[in-house]
Amino acid sequence: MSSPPSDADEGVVRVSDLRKTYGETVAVDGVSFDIRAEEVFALVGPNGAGKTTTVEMLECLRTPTAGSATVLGRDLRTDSRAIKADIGVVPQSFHTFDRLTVRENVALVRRLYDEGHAVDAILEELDLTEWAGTPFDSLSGGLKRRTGMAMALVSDPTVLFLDEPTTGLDPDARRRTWEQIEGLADHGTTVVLTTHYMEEVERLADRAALLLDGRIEAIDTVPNLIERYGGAIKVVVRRGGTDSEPETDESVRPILEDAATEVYHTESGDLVGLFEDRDRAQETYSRLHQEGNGRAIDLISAGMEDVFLRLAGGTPDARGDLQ
Ligand SMILES: Nc1ncnc2c1ncn2[C@@H]1O[C@H](COP(=O)(O)OP(=O)(O)OP(=O)(O)O)[C@@H](O)[C@H]1O
Repeated sequence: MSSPPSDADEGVVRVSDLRKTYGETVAVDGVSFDIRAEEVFALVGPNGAGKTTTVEMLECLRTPTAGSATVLGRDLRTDSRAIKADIGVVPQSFHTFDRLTVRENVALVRRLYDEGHAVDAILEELDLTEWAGTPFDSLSGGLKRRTGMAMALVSDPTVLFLDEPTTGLDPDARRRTWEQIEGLADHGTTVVLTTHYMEEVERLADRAALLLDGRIEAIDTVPNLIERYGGAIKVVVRRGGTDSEPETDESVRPILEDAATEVYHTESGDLVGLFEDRDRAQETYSRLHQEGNGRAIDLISAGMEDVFLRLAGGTPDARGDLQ
């Protein structure tokens, strides 16, 4: 691997007014952003927003219609060979030899590179050692995805692109994938992630960009996005009693009314206080716990789902369709 030009430190990926059209369709409509060294950067947006087209241009798989970008200081248009040598890519569906084993598939990729990890070391790092001799086509979905990750990581890439890494995985496999991505980030790999799971963004991403109709609607650190667009924090006093005999305990209402910016009852009888200020919400929550007669009380923070809802007008389901 040759050394990248020195300005790479300023932005591992630098994108300036990038556009891609397919005939009449404008898939990416002039996006500009930087991805910093060693961060986990998430690209989110509903189906058709232009995420895949954007990352595929950065992976040198599609040619931009206009604009420019560098990856590790190298120009996308003129230096795609060098870029490809320095990045790892795990697309949603990737090419493997199905009858070859996990180790054989990873070894095949390893041979394409002058430098990289030992095959067995990367299998161990990804907890694949016990599956090393298993043919790829008899693996579970989660193990197939993990093999894809091993194939992308065996060349020791500086930047790793992951396209919806946990779509279709069961909760256990998803959690494991998250731990592996966290491990990569801890070891200095820059990770570029596209995902429909806002929980994944909150857990993994340092910064996120929300793409809508081929344009960046918002880009910032995850806490900043939540603070700016997530809306109010809720303190919810759950309704007591039974369905037939609901109990409305109004004794706690003055406490909420004193502190919250707005108080209302939900249709199911819960009492909700809205807060802009986190400390104030926390104090009120603690006080209600002391004086709430054992009533169940929840503190519900705004999250990336709220950001998505606010900016995109819906929340994405597992396939990215807005609900
Ligand atoms: N090869 C292509 N030819 C024509 N139109 C395309 C092509 N690829 C993508 N598009 C269109 O470009 C737009 C952006 O698609 P893209 O796949 O980049 O979105 P996305 O945000 O990745 O969506 P998803 O979450 O479904 O993957 C869509 O309108 C899509 O139909």
